[in-house]
Amino acid sequence: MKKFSILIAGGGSTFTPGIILMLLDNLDKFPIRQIKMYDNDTERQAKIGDACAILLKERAPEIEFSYSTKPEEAFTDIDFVMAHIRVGKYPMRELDEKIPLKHGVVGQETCGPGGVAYGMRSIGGVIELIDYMEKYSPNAWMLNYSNPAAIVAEATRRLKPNSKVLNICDMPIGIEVRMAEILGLDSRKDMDIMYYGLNHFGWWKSIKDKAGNDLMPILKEHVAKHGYVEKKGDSQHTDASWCDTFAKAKDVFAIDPTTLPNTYLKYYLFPDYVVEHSNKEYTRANEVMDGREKFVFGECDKIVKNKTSNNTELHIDEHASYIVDLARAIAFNTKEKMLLIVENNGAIVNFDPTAMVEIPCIVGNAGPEPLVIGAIPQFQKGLMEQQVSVEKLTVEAWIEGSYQKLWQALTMSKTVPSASIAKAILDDLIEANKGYWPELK
Ligand SMILES: NC(=O)c1ccc[n+]([C@@H]2O[C@H](COP(=O)([O-])OP(=O)(O)OC[C@H]3O[C@@H](n4cnc5c(N)ncnc54)[C@H](O)[C@@H]3O)[C@@H](O)[C@H]2O)c1
Ligand SMILES: O=P(O)(O)OC[C@H]1O[C@H](O[C@H]2[C@H](O)[C@@H](O)[C@@H](O)O[C@@H]2CO)[C@H](O)[C@@H](O)[C@@H]1O
Ligand SMILES: [Mn+2]
Repeated sequence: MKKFSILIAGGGSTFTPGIILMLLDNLDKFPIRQIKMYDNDTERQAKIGDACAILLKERAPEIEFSYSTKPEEAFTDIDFVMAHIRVGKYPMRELDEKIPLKHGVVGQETCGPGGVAYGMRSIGGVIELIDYMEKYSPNAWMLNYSNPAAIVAEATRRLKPNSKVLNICDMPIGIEVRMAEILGLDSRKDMDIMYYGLNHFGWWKSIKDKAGNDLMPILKEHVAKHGYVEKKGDSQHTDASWCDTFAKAKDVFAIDPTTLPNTYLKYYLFPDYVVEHSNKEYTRANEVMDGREKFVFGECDKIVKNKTSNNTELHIDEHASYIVDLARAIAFNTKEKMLLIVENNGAIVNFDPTAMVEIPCIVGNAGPEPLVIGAIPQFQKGLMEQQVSVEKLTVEAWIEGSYQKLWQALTMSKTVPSASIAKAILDDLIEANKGYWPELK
């Protein structure tokens, strides 16, 4: 079996050790000869890289390992780039969340004004990674997790239409794991699903077991009472904000009981509730900096200090399993059905063919083949038309350097109550993002 060479771009990410552990756990299904890491923050990269070097030497010494901040060194001789960069890192996420909240508007990493601000920073960073990949390893594929995935995907559609880039999100997977637990199934893969929407903005329209039996009624009964809260919790999602998000799905479901919702819809359908329940001084970015970031970097420091990864508490990330499945689908033409963010192109028949939608695709070595969804109901269509316009206007604003279009994007967001509030938020975001955004005229 061929052995692959992987580059993790955004190697200093808190998710990198979890991805490495997942890759090691799957070597029988996805053999690897080389792992490299790339980041533009030398110190952050070295902390994660030095720990992963020890871990790999102990657990898979046959795999060549290196990390670098030099694009040519990092991107040469690569089959798959697994990308998860955060341009501006957590301090900028904190501002994305706190600036809108100051104006009484939802402050969230990927939704509303925070998502638009993050998108304006991410586009350039992700396009730069694609350029490096195409220059130094022109046959490679990029599996891109970098957020906000909806805006990044639209930017890749506009600016890199022929590139081998697949934009992905693991929120539906995380929810499907919960659904499987609610149903008492061993694995989410025991379910056959149909899902449609935009990234962080979608609905399950059908969930069956492998024999074709409808599982929606049992799930709906549970979600109507408890949202996506199930008995068994996981460590990341015991944080207060995540618990609230999974519980709030109950109210989101009530609006359209014919489908099951993505948790992120709470930010668009209950923005007043979200603002009321937000702490303007301590947002999710603070929770992550005090929690996951301290934990991951603390564990990496311990590995380096002890010169061994024995007894480390670093663990496999659930979200990493999806990226391995996707790489396998391309490498071995597995034709697995996977949710990807792809150009609509008629899959949702009554929706903009140029929209980047999140829908099931059959993935093989030629890339994704989107499945036909058919027509979607008026409620979803209306919401999606408004939200996709926010995403498209943001990308146009980035390409054209247009203040006007970014103001329109923020005004269009369902989370923002008026054009004047949109303008006030925009002016604060411009100030905070100097050096990250293109200059707007
Ligand atoms: N799509 C999904 O469902 C999903 C799931 C989880 C995380 N994510 C995304 O993964 C990313 C990483 O998340 P995290 O919380 O671990 O963030 P993090 O801040 O811990 O890591 C991001 C890393 O990217 C690096 N970086 C920033 N700009 C860069 C550039 N231009 N070139 C190279 N490296 C750069 C930073 O130095 C940092 O080390 C974020 O974009 C996050 O939103 C997406
Ligand atoms: O607030 P954070 O940084 O903890 O998480 C934000 C991300 O949340 C989603 O990803 C989850 C995923 O749903 C879950 O299953 C698990 O693997 O953790 C992921 C990271 O928290 C979302 O899909 C991402 O886009 C967000 O960045
Ligand atoms: Mn996501």
